[in-house]
Amino acid sequence: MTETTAPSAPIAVALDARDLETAATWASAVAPHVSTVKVGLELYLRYGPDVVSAVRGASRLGVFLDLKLHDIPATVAGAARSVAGLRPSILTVHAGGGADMIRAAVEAAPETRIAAVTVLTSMDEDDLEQVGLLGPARDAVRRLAALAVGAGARALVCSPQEVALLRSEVGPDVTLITPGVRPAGADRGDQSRVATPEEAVAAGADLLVVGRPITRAPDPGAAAASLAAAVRRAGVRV
Ligand SMILES: O=C(O)c1cc(=O)[nH]c(=O)n1[C@@H]1O[C@H](COP(=O)(O)O)[C@@H](O)[C@H]1O
Repeated sequence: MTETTAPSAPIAVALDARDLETAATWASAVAPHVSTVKVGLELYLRYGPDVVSAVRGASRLGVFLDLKLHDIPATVAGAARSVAGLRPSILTVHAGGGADMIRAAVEAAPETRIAAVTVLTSMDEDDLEQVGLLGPARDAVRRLAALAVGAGARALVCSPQEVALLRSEVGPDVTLITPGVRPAGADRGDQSRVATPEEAVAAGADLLVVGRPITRAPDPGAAAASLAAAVRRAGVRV
């Protein structure tokens, strides 16, 4: 079986593009190889809900809507309700908004998988200390994960370095999503808590979020194919 005909791998490609045309080109190039495309704040704030149908049309894939909602419960409930009709496969909220806020999102969009972002993968221990969180990142991740699952979240976002720990704590039914994925030797950029795709898979991640290693590659389609093959070789169920 060649890479181009192999089944898609559980990778969400972060379409962090300046314009819709670029995002649609990337979406269509990666579509044969991955399961999901991710729309984040850059595209959504520029184009609004139309961007979701545009990248869905270009890729025919599920759209992960990464808006990282973080506000009082009533406001987050309203925001989740506002985007539920776009039928995203996943919608992110910040776990740090607290249990009532997470529950409000879950209840407002019952058909949407709400993913709670624990501690951003760009943050290291010094960053955490600056915002008043003392100790290793994994302690904060663990605490926020327990809070989010208790509030009804069925998915969590964490770094690959915390996946194994969370899996042992939340069991097999919660979807564990990991950004901070960097193939060996790739530029980390602004990411701190990183691991390779193979390590993320071995740790038990369900969905790997990968942006620049694919989208900034000379050939995003070929980069997605190669990453998908690495993920499959590492043993993920496809
Ligand atoms: O929620 C996310 O997707 C997310 C959470 C997190 O802790 N870290 C993180 O990098 N992300 C997103 O994952 C993507 C990572 O992109 P790259 O660093 O280019 O691979 C970006 O779109 C981020 O917004």
